[in-house]
Amino acid sequence: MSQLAGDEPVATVDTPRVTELVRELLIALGENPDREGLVDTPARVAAWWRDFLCPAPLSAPTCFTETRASDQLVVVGGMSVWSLCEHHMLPMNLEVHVGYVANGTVLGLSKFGRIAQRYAGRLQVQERFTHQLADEVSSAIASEDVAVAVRGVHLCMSMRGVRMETARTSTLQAVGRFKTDPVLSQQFLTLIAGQRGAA
Ligand SMILES: Nc1nc2c(ncn2[C@@H]2O[C@H](COP(=O)(O)OP(=O)(O)OP(=O)(O)O)[C@@H](O)[C@H]2O)c(=O)[nH]1
Ligand SMILES: [Zn+2]
Repeated sequence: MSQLAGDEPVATVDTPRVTELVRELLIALGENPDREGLVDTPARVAAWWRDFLCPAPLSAPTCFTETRASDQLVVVGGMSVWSLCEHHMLPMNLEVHVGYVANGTVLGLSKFGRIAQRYAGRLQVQERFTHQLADEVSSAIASEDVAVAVRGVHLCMSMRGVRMETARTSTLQAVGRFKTDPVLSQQFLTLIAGQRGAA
């Protein structure tokens, strides 16, 4: 088990057992797991679960001293990660935007994506993902001034159930100055809107 700052451990996967269970699942679904096209399916599915739930460990987030980045709003947006809804075990695609106020220290840009991938690689709900990402970024930059906005497409809501294909769920976790300073909060939302427009 590996451990993230302030978070529960990431699961380990019993791949041989998952392979067996997927084979059982195929039988329960009325399929023949020994037919040509399905012979390797249980092992493939188990390998996918292992890769999805056990992402590479997160190295210490690289920060740089940048004294001229003082009181500067930095927004890394348009990041897309796949997660799995914990109620139906169906995919959700999360478009992620992270903002923070740099004050002499900046975080390596790719690290926002790596942190997002880490928290997406588990059974999730969008609200918890949004909160966890804000917490982790805040701890990486040692500052409370963080905002995370997420727009999710949930297959459990579009391909099944209520079947609303165009529904999108937006969540926003604003902490520190993003919560108390309406100008900063508005700047964040404006920059995000611009990034969405560019995509
Ligand atoms: N708040 C929240 N709800 C989610 C998320 N992902 C899925 N859900 C919801 O989880 C709920 C589960 O509801 P249930 O009534 O137990 O399950 P269900 O009968 O399959 O519900 P329907 O989806 O309405 O068919 C559904 O309303 C889903 O839309 C998420 O990330 N956040
Ligand atoms: Zn769901």
